[in-house]
Amino acid sequence: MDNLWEILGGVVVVSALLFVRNSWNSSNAPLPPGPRGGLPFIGPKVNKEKIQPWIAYQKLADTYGDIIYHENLGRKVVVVHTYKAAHDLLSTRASIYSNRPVMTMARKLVGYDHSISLADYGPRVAYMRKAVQTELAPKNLGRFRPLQHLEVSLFLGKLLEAPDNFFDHVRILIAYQIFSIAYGFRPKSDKEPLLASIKKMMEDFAVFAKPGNFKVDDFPSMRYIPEWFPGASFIKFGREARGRIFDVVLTPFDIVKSRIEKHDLTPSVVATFLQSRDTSLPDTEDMLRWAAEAVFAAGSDTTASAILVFILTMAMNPEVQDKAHAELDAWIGDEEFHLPSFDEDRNKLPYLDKILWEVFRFQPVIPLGLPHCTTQEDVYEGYRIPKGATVFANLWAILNDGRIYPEPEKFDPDRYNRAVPEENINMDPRKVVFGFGRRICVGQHLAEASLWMAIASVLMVYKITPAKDNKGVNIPISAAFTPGVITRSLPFKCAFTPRSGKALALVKSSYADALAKVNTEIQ
Ligand code: HEM
Repeated sequence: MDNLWEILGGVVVVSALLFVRNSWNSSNAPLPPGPRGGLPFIGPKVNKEKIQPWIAYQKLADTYGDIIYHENLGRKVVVVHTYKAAHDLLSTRASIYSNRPVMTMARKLVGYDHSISLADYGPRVAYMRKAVQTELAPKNLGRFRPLQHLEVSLFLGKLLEAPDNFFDHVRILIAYQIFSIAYGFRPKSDKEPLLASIKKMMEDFAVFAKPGNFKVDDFPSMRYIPEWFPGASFIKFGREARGRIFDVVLTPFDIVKSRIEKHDLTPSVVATFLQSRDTSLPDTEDMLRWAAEAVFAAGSDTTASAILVFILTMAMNPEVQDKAHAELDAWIGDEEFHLPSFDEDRNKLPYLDKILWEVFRFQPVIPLGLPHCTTQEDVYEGYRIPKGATVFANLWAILNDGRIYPEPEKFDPDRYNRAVPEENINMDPRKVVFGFGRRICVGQHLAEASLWMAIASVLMVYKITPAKDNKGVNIPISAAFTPGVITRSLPFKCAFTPRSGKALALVKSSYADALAKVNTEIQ
């Protein structure tokens, strides 16, 4: 009996010590340094100069250090600027750092609480993520190669027909590719109402996801205000946007369902979802509808934006293009002149891979990543990270950190040449550009495949140069980007010139074949 009391006494003392240690840690550790008060680049009304938040945060990090803290209308925000901190917090301590911040407008009013990207981490998100990751694992992507080649052939043809509209061609290339991968059928034309709903949904998303756009994000109980109440137009806006997003989630999914009932077995992410779903679980159909929506919603603007970074950097770096052309000519040569194939040619074209990595690094398309949110208080490197804090990893800052990537402003695929890379020097940017931990991008292999196919095919047949003015002088191009959550190159002009007679013939013949195929399928 005495022993029992001794043991219990010991447990109490140890628990008390642990409690004291933890509470000392939590209440006494200082917050990370940072500006106190509002920031001029947060919120649409104050960000008039369209400052890019990732660059503004980097400037603050130059003053305060790599981990900074600030508050914005009561929201606690932590931004980390090193690979180590991003990895330690978001990956190693993923059990604490994997929720998304409260975003009442987007999540509650519009309905993104059902989606993968903005919902808190839990069994529902884990299920949807696994469904998409399995479908888009490298070994399952081969079945989509023919449709990716089809869209790329159409894209090359349109670049020949109307080169000035290349921004649009890029958008359509990826929208059609990803839509067909998700649902197994191709939209009939750009005018299809479903495509218009999707486009509007993406535009809405950019508005909802931007911090500071809606008061209801700072005062969540405002969501209960009736729609007729003066100043409550945001409720109507939310309701209409909700209608659009539910339309996108329901309509194409139902089309695939009815096709499968008619034994149409065209491969698609949704078709496999439906054929292999675990019917013993409740709500699987709803989860799979939203998982399919995530493929389209998270995959199209991001990949399209990365292709524009590729075009921009090629127009600015002719010597990089020369090397890529030499590699393609040496491997594919004149006799077997063809558009490079992902499966047959990719591993023979290492310089193209380095261009792809450098595109990811030079301008990451989600420069601040998506925000994570803590579920409990934490202490890191002596700093207190509060419960409920919004945590950003500044991906742009990591990928443009001169300590990791010497001369980061230079677009230099040769930086990855070292056979055995020194630890973390010029490390593979794919370790950063897709985010971290339990919320890491679920579409990274698809993104990489789509981007590689665009890069390889365009370089095979075209030389990209700055456009010329009417006096024949190059119109200057600079790398300038929009400040949104998903950034995009500002408009620039360039020319796409077929590299040879053979290249021109290849563009024309593959375009004609692709058009014939598309027209037959539509009839
Ligand atoms: C260049 C192309 C792409 C880039 C650079 C990119 C990057 C990212 C990043 C940085 C995140 C946030 C990760 C985090 O929270 O730590 C993310 C999330 C996500 N990405 Fe991608 N992405 C790309 C393409 C795609 C594609 C093609 C898909 C199609 C399936 C996709 C689906 C998603 C989804 C569903 C999420 C949310 C994951 C979650 O919240 O759990 N992405 N992506």
